[in-house]
Amino acid sequence: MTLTGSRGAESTGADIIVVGAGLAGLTAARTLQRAGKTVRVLESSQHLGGRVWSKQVDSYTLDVGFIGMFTAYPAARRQFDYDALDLVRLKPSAVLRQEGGRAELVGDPLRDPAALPGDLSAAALTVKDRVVAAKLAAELLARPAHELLNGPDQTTRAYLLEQGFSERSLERFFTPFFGGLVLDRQLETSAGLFRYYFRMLLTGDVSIPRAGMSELPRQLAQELDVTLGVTVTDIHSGPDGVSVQTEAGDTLHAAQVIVATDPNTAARLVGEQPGAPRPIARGSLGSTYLHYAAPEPLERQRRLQLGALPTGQLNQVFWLQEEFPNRVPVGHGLLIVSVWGVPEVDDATLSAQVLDELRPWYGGGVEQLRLLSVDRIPHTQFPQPAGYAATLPGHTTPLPNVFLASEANSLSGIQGALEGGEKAAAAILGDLEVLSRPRGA
Ligand SMILES: Cc1cc2nc3c(=O)[nH]c(=O)nc-3n(C[C@H](O)[C@H](O)[C@H](O)COP(=O)(O)OP(=O)(O)OC[C@H]3O[C@@H](n4cnc5c(N)ncnc54)[C@H](O)[C@@H]3O)c2cc1C
Repeated sequence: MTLTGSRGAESTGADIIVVGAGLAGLTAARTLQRAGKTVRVLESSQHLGGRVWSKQVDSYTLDVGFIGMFTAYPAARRQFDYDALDLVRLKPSAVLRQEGGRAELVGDPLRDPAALPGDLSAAALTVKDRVVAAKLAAELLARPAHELLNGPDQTTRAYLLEQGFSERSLERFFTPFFGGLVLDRQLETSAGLFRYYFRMLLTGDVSIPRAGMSELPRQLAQELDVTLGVTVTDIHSGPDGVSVQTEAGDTLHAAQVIVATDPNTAARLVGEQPGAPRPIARGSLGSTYLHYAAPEPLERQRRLQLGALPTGQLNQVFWLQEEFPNRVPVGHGLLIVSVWGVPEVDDATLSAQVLDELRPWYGGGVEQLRLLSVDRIPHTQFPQPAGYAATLPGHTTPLPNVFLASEANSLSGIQGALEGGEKAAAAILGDLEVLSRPRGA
């Protein structure tokens, strides 16, 4: 990989310029380069990976926000060498934190038998809920994942009630479990997406590369020409190709350009007009992540913990410890806490609120937690309400020879970004087989 951080020249010598070095842009660039094209990637920030990156604070490596990646994502299986990523797999179960910090273990009893006794006593699910869940799991496993994602849609809330789940399970289990994933506490998100993610969890694991999430973009970017610190401000398309203007005042030319920024920036760069029937602009759902160092972990389980209180601020909580020796000093613990939304309070106030919520979980142990970082991420994902899929844009844009590689082409997440990159490259290469692959496959 060539990584440069300087001003670009007048002409790039590249066939294709890719704007944005997130997972979508890197996937598109690698696919095209492997097909023999000369590709140059321009990235505004000083790091690879866009929303998937890790930073160093003291002797800790923090994933800026991330908890993990689903190993069952079909596009991740195609794009990543899992062995080289050295994935640490989380247990296929989770701890729901109810009133007073009470922990209820729920999970897949076949794949995490240790969770079974806890699971059977978890009050978030009634006996009927468990029967309905087992039946639903069997049904979802019988069909290919992408079929579950596509087709007629309704809200997840309506779908779950229709299946026969109790209101209590919606509030105390499905909201923290699925709502937490898609940043939607009302469960208004597409039921297709719920079915898809549920199946991902039934057939794979949530995993984290041992060295941190930035291993994902690093693997994609090997051998690519990526220039960091270049912000593209304008794109013009004409009979001689496409020109790209940068904030530093350079103009770069290429035959084709792929825009692989977040959807809202992409819409602006390609000059999308308000009211477009299949808009690239998708809006934003934000989240906030706090990292704490601890002299020793206050919890020793490789399970995700979910804040189940409807009025609580905590979404997902996870401890990183000895499985991540390069990220956490020996014997110490690194606590990742995600908070719903982007609260408008200063860091100290937010951290005090988080510690107050953690106190019933860990008692006086919270006094040992030292705040390392607060990251507010206004665009974590875009909203995906029932029926959203019918409005998704394709890979062409209002500008000739300018293509879109984005999660906005499919679904908001790693699968969507990788798929967006694969198909934008396929659109340029005329690869009809990849282009006709169903969304989510
Ligand atoms: C905190 C957090 C948690 C998440 N959790 C999960 C999860 O558990 N599972 C999951 O599947 N997904 C998750 N996601 C979503 C997932 O990270 C994204 O869907 C995916 O990474 C999007 O990749 P992308 O390449 O499409 O966009 P981005 O990652 O946004 O990349 C776009 C790139 O374009 C660059 N750029 C923007 N404007 C310009 C410009 N004008 N000029 C040049 N470069 C520009 C940006 O700097 C960025 O590097 C999470 C996201 C966040 C933030």
